[in-house]
Amino acid sequence: MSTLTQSPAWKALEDHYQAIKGASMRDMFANDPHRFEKFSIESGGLFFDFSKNRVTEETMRLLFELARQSGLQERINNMFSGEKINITEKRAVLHSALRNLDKNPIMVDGEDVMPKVNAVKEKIGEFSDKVRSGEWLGYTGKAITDIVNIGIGGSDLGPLMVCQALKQYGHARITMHFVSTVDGDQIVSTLKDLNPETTLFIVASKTFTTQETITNAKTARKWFVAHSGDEKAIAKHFVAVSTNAKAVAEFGIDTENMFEFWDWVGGRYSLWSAIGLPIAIYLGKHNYQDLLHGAYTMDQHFQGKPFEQNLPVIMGLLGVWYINFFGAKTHLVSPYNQCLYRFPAYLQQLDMESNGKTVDLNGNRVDYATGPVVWGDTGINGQHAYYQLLHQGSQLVPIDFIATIEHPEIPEPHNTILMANFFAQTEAFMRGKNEAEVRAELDKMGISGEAQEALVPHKIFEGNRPTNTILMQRLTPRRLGALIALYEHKIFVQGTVWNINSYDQWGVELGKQLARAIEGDLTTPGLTTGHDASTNGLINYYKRNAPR
Ligand SMILES: O=P(O)(O)OC[C@H]1O[C@H](O)[C@H](O)[C@@H](O)[C@@H]1O
Repeated sequence: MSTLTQSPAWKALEDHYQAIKGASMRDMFANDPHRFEKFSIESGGLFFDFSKNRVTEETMRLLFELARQSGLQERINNMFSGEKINITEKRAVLHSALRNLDKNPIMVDGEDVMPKVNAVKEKIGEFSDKVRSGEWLGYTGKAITDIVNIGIGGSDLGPLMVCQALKQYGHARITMHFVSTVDGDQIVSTLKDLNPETTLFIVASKTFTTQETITNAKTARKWFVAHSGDEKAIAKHFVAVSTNAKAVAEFGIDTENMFEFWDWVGGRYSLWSAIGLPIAIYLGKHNYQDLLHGAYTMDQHFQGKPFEQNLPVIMGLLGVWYINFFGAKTHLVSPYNQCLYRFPAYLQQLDMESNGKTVDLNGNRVDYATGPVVWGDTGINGQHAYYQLLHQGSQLVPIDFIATIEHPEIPEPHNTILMANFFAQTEAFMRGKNEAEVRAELDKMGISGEAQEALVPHKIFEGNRPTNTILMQRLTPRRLGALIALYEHKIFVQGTVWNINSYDQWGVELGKQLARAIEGDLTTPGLTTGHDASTNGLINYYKRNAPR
C-alpha cells in the first residue's frame, strides 16, 4: 500500500466518494441557486465553469486537502525556481522561464538562464522580421513563401497546433507546412508542390538525433540541392532549432543559422522556446510575444492564487477525482472551434507522455491509477460520431468543452448554431432524460402502450455526466497561451498528487531500440529468427512480399 492511498486525505475522499457517488447534479443545481457562481472562476481571459461536476463544496475541500498533503505549493515553487525536479534525467523543468516577463533571474547550476533566453528570443525576432519583410532572400534573390517545419512530437505538435489555431494572424505571403512522419508520403507530397527558390526548411529537434526528423531533413536537403545545384545555397534555405550544436553542424547547417534551447525544456513543453520559430515567423514576433504573455499570466495565477481560486489546481484535482475515485479511464477534450482542431492531439502528447507512468518518485510501483487516455476532435464532429457512447455508454468520460464567443468573419447563423450545440451538450450530459420525461415525450408523439414500453429504456439518458466548460471571448495569441499553460499546470498538479515524474519519457525508448535492430533484419537477406514467433513471422512475411 502506498503512502498516498493510506493517507488521511485519500481515505477521507474514499469515504466521501461512497457517500456522494449516487448524488445527482440535477438535485445539486436545484438545491443551490448559487452553484454556478460558486463553481466558476475567470483567469487569463478564460472563464471556467466547473459546476457541472459531481462535486459538492465538501468534495472540493477534501480535494484541496489532498493537494496540500501532496506538498503542491512547495512543488510549484521548486519548479518555477529551477530545482531539478526531473529527477531521472537530473534536469530542471523551466518552460516557465521562456515566458518569464519579470526581470528576476532564474538560476540553474549557479547560472541565471534569463540572459540566454532573452538573447535567443531576440535572434528569433530578428530572423522572423527578415523572413516576413522579404529581406531574407533565397538563392535566386526571391522572398520566402513557404516554410517547412521538419520535426516530430514536441518539435511538431506545438507549432503546428498554434499556427493552425491562430491562422487568422498568419502572414499572407507565407504558407506553413509541417512534416513529421518518416512515412515518406508526407515529405514527398509536401515537396512536390514547392519551389526550392522560395522555401525555407526549419529542422527542429531537441536532440537532433531523432531518426524520423533527420531522415526527412536529409530527403529535403537532397531535393533542394538537386534543384539548386549548389550546396552553398543551403545556408539560405535551412535553419535548425536544437540543443545539440554539434549534431547540427555535422548535418551541414551553419550554427549561425541555429536557434538554441536547453535541456531544461521538455520536448512537449517546448513551443515557448526556439521550437516556436515557425510560430514567430508566421504570426510575427509581437503575436508570438503575446502568446508567451498569455502563458505568463497563467504562470502568475498558478503560482500565486490560493488553491480554492486556482484554475489549474481545480482542473487537475477534478481529474484526480474521476480517475481515482470514479474509475474514469479517459478524458475527452472537445473544442467547439475549428481552429483548435489539433488541440486534442497536442494535449495527447502533453498529458500522456507526462503522466503515463506507473512508478513513483521513490521508484515504487503505484497502487492507484495515473494519467488518463486523452482524446478528442472538434466537438461538433464528435457529436455526430462518438457522443452516443458518452451519453448512453457504460463508461464515465469527463469532458472539457472549449469555445470562443466571437468568431471573426464567420457569417451567421453558423456561430449561433455552434454555440447552441455547445451549451446544449453540457446541459444534456448533466440533466440526462429520466423515465417520466421520456414517457411524456412519447405520449406527446402519440406513441403509447406496447410501442411505448419497447422504446422507453432505449430513450432514457442517465445524465450526471461531468463536464468542464472553458469560454473565452476570442481565440487570440494571449488566450491561447493561457489555455496551453492551464493544461501544462493541470498536468503538473496531477503528477504531484500521484507523486510521479511528469517530465521524463522512458516509455518511448523500447520501441526505438527494437526498431533499430529490426531495421537490420529487414535489410539482411534470408529468414529472420531472432524474435518471438509472431515478430519473426511478420518480418518474414514482409520480406517475402516486399518489392526488391
Ligand atoms: O525534438 P526531438 O529530440 O527530435 O524529439 C522529438 C520527440 O521524440 C521523442 O521520442 C519524445 O518522445 C518526444 O518527447 C519528443 O518531443
